[in-house]
Amino acid sequence: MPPLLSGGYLRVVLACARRAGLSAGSRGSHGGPGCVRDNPAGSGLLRGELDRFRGITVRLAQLDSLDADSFQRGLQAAVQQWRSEGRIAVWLHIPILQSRFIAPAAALGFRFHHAESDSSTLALWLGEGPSRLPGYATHQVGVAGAVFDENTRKILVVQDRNKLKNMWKFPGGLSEPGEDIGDTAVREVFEETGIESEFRSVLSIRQQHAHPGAFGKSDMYIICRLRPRSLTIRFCQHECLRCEWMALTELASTENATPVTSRAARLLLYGSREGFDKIDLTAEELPAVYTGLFYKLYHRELPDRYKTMAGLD
Ligand SMILES: NC(=O)C1=CN([C@@H]2O[C@H](COP(=O)(O)OP(=O)(O)OC[C@H]3O[C@@H](n4cnc5c(N)ncnc54)[C@H](O)[C@@H]3O)[C@@H](O)[C@H]2O)C=CC1
Ligand SMILES: [Mg+2]
Repeated sequence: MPPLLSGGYLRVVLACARRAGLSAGSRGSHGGPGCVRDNPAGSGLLRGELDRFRGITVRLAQLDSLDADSFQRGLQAAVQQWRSEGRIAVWLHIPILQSRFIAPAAALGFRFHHAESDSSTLALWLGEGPSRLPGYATHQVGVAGAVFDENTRKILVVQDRNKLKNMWKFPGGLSEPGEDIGDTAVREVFEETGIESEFRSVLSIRQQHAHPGAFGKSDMYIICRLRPRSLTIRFCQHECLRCEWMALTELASTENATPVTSRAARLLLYGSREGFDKIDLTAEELPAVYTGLFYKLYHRELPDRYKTMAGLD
């Protein structure tokens, strides 16, 4: 029997679990000194962190000498322990180089929850009834920039090189993780057309499910109104076939534009004639209450007296 499979090892796992780490406390309380002294190789194996929903998170350490069978037996014992302690779920983070532990975990009922470039996360629901664990990413976010020059009343449009049918659309692309919508629009417009611009507002949001370009996930496509800061086009030959400044009235009436582009062009025409405040969702940064972070809130302009509620009932 491999050393880590010994009764001693299992006792260590369970003792560690009882002592703090796996059964209850915060990360700092995991595994007393006894765990490390008794079994250096296995001591970090199933260290758990309890979350506010009574789930356990385990991040597998480097386990070069541990084979898959031993791991499965250790995990089974730990799961039994967590179940008896009333834990509702186990989240198992497996570094890509430890992927040999995925199959043994799956044999115990774990399923993929998500994967990033160098790790996968498996989950096992231990609670009553069907799993209430939230899914992972459900949408991709694409952002386009409708760059409208109020002096010439022209708008910046491109035709995509990689499409079978070439229709006019706004330059744009996928948002990077952590990137604000307006910043994506400005960046993508610059990368695809060479035009510099500034964010003014969000004009429309399209939600489409089972999107082929989103690996079958849902797609949010957000069109922003931008103001140009330069006018000389130097378009990206890889992505665009054509790029030009087109009269807004022409884009609003041509049949050679995608439906969402036509609709946004008509919105812009309406806004440019009757006031952009009629169509703009503007952005404001506000503090998040619980996390101490900041977020952007997009909505129609709210008159100051309603923002402060001064003198209003
Ligand atoms: N209705 C409309 O007018 C249109 C809306 N969209 C929306 O725009 C967003 C995406 O914008 P894009 O300009 O497509 O993205 P993007 O500008 O971020 O990237 C497009 C480029 O990524 C590369 N690429 C994408 N998929 C690839 C793959 N599977 N293999 C290899 N290379 C690949 C290609 O070089 C491609 O030219 C989505 O939200 C989409 O729904 C895109 C086209 C038209
Ligand atoms: Mg693009």
